[in-house]
Amino acid sequence: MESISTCFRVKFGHPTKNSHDSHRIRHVGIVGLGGFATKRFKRTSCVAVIRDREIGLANPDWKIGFREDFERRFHIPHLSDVFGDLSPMPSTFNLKSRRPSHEIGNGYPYERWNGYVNNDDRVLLKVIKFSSPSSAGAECIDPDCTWVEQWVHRAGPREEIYFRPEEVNAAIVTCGGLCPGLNDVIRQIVITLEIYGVKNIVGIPFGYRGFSAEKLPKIPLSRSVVQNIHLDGGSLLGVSRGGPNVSEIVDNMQERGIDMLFVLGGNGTHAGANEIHNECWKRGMRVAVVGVPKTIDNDILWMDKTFGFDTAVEEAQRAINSAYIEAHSAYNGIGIVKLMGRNSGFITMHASLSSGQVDICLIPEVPFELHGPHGVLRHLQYLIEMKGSAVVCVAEGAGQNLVMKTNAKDQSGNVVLGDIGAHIQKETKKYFKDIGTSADVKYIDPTYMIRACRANASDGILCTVLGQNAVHGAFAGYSGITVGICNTHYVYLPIPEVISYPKNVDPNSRMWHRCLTSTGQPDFF
Ligand SMILES: Nc1ncnc2c1ncn2[C@@H]1O[C@H](COP(=O)(O)OP(=O)(O)O)[C@@H](O)[C@H]1O
Ligand SMILES: O=P(O)(O)OC[C@H]1O[C@](O)(COP(=O)(O)O)[C@@H](O)[C@@H]1O
Ligand SMILES: [Mg+2]
Repeated sequence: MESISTCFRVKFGHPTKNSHDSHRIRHVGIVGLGGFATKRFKRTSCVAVIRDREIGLANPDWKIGFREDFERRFHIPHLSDVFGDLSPMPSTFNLKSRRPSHEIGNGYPYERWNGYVNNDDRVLLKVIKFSSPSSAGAECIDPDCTWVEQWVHRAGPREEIYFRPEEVNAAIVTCGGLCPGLNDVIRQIVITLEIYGVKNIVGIPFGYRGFSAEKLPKIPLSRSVVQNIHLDGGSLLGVSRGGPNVSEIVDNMQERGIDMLFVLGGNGTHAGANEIHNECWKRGMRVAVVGVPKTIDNDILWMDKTFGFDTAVEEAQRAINSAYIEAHSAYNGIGIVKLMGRNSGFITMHASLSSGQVDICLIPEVPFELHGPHGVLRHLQYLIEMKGSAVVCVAEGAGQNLVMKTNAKDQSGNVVLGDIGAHIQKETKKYFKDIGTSADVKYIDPTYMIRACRANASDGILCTVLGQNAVHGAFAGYSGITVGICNTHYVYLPIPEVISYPKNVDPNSRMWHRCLTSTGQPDFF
């Protein structure tokens, strides 16, 4: 084991949207650690603090303690943790005897085939060994960047299952905003459930609202109902924000006898799903609650990406290209495109990188000024002078300190943002008027066009695997978990870990650096 030879006092900082100071720290050369995607990573004396977790580095066995803590955190709750009298049965999911489900009946396949995933299989969460905290995007626990393996559970069908398929009442619910691929996931969940032999599958209409006392009619689901739904965007079940509280939801589940619940949604939805899981088990209900992360913003921790994100980036190309054509064809043309991203700039960064037509990319994680010698507007003037046109791509959550706060919240409690795109358009027009240069400024907001569409091929595959794995996880007896792709492998993660904080673009990451290289933009302050 590597020993910690030095215990010095140093503060590691990350640029945050509120902190110009921490940004400056990076620029004067004090290393920033992207430790666990934290916004602020602080190490004082011999204690590393990652978020609210303290690691006593002076203890030579800190690595063992860290691993044990990690294993505890990433343990995935299993029905047998709480219900001691459960006995599993051989899985009805068997690739060698794929007979039509109506033929399976109550007789389980005799043939055991090893197409299953072992409960002890694990996937490495981190795959880079950083040699120094000063490496771009470094995620180190201590100043020596000591290598500590972090394993998470591999997803997939298990040899033993904890539900009798013919007795299962499965439900699917889609919450939050729309996202390309919702129908693909619904479809795969239904198809896979049927392959296990499940007969009773329903869709809950309009997100968690479908569990309210209003009694919106449930939607019966089967292979024939879902066969072609992936050809359309949106959600067959409908979505919503807000809705009943957890206790009402669980009352409703109890009334309907639901014992498998598949919840498709983002951070908020998963917070709800975890509470539902806890409440069900508290009431002694042997229920599996499994999430499938749905966030077009790609802001869920630990995952390579979430479904719908690729499609959104692809759709955004059309808007950026239109902005480019408008700008390029006008005298002193400036095109501004606003893309989704409440708190994270992934769509904007990836869309900018992908298009190669963006001169200025603005995201919530990197503060900027519009005015002043280093502001965005001065750079726009330079671009117009140099090449006669420019394209700005801005995330909706960027520069919120520059716009009027609305103080409004949506029904889920999410802050309603000010329109940074319109603000930049207005300020740009004014700036060029003031300096006596005519500029033709066009603003495009394709927000709902990039999410109200069907999933592209790559998202289609991701949705397929996630949907199938959600069902395998439920049958394996896990609950309070979600499925994800991690370093190209599919995993089960405990919900509290994936929602402990939102994932953001790390301004010290190679991807952001690549974006800056591509746009050629300077720092805007
Ligand atoms: N902290 C929370 N606890 C329980 N339920 C929540 C929480 N936050 C949001 N929800 C519920 O989850 C659903 C979706 O939340 P929302 O924030 O709109 O979308 P997303 O899940 O995509 O983040 C809503 O019905 C909302 O009421
Ligand atoms: O107008 P709506 O339906 O509230 O949706 C807009 C929001 O949806 C988002 O795409 C994220 O929503 P989700 O978390 O539900 O995926 C944000 O980027 C955007 O602010
Ligand atoms: Mg949310």
